[in-house]
Amino acid sequence: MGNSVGQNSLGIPQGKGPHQVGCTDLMVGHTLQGIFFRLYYPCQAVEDSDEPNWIPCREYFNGLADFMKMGRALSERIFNYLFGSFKIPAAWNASFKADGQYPVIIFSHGLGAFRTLYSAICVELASQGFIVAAVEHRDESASATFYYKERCETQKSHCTSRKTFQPVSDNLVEEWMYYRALKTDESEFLLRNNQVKQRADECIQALDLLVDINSGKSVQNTLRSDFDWSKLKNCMDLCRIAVMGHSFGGATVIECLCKEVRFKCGVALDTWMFPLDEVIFPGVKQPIFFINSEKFQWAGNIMRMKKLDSALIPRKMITIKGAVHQSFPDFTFLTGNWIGKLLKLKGEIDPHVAMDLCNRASLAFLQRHLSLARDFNQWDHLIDGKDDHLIPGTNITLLQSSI
Ligand SMILES: CCN(CC)CCN(C[C@]12C[C@](c3ccc(C(F)(F)F)cc3)(C1)C2)C(=O)Cn1c(SCc2ccc(F)cc2)nc(=O)c2c1C=CC2
Repeated sequence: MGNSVGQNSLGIPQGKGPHQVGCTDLMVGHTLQGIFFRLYYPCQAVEDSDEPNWIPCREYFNGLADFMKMGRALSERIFNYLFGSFKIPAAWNASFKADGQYPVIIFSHGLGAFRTLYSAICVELASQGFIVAAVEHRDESASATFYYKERCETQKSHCTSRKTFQPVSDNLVEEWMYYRALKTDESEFLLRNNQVKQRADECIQALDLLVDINSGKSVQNTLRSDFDWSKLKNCMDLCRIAVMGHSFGGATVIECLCKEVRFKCGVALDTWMFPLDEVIFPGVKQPIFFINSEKFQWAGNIMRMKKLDSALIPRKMITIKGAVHQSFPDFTFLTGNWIGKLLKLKGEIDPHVAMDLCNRASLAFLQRHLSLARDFNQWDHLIDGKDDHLIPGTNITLLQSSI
């Protein structure tokens, strides 16, 4: 389960909770209208577990290159060299540990990201006894995502292209959707607002699918896998469901809370508020926890978060000192300090310290608003920003800008 040669070994940190973590992929509906997520869950103890690659296949590197406006050929080699061998510290397709009912979290990735890039957060939550579904959005905001088309009769039956995952049936052909940049004459708000609405719908679809699985419905996984989904029957606590996300995924949290009352609370990491239409804010009735980095925020963004402040509904905000926008995705653990700081993948704060604060504060907030019977309340002080590395609320002074 991963090798830590010393403090400074690179790699995504293991979960710190009592449960061993498994992960598996589920795609139901093979088209773009289907749902696709990576599930992180408490699994039965396994010996030498097979850990999945952090980047599932090279098309994701191509998508990252597009997103970063770099050429594909060179950057695929650079990304592969830098990140190609990292694993997710979880047991691939390990048997689910049916041991009571677990609370559920739906996780939404940021612009240009995809379902595996927040594994440090998802693995930690699963190790602490959550079932976490990290959706892969098909709104063209992901660096890359794949789906399938039915092979029409005329197409050759032999398939030459390498396949990422074996589809469940041979008449399905793998297709890729890559990140779509804003067009010059296009309204960014219209694009991002339409995307955040689709993203919320996809999170709700994922929740509906988990509800079906919990009721024992059989699962038609488009991806060939021997994972036994029937073990999850009656193992999800459907009164304890939260939604979580980073940046664009943080905006997706707000949109989800407004649309779906089954989400009892939201944890929004370094939220990008721009895609949201403020008209929905009064419709959001659930508790929200804004966990921000010191470097990503600006007055206009914070002011929009403040519009969600409420005397009646718990709305909390903390800022992690020395953290940057990339302190939340996994990249922050995967390069040395020098490159990390150069590429703004690391801030001044140690990435492990920042991630521990974010995860512990989130767990305390989730315990409080999902009424969990765990010991996460030991970190309640973090919700109020009581730590040397935290600021209660924000470091942005809002008086500067009257606009
Ligand atoms: C010039 C490109 N321009 C695109 C609009 C801005 C690109 N950008 C800053 C980046 C992502 C960065 C990054 C990644 C990965 C390496 C690598 F080298 F490690 F691979 C390096 C450098 C480049 C830091 C962001 O978009 C920031 N951001 C993000 S970053 C989410 C993400 C994406 C890809 C990842 F691999 C990991 C995390 N999610 C959001 O929801 C929002 C924003 C901004 C507003 C809303």
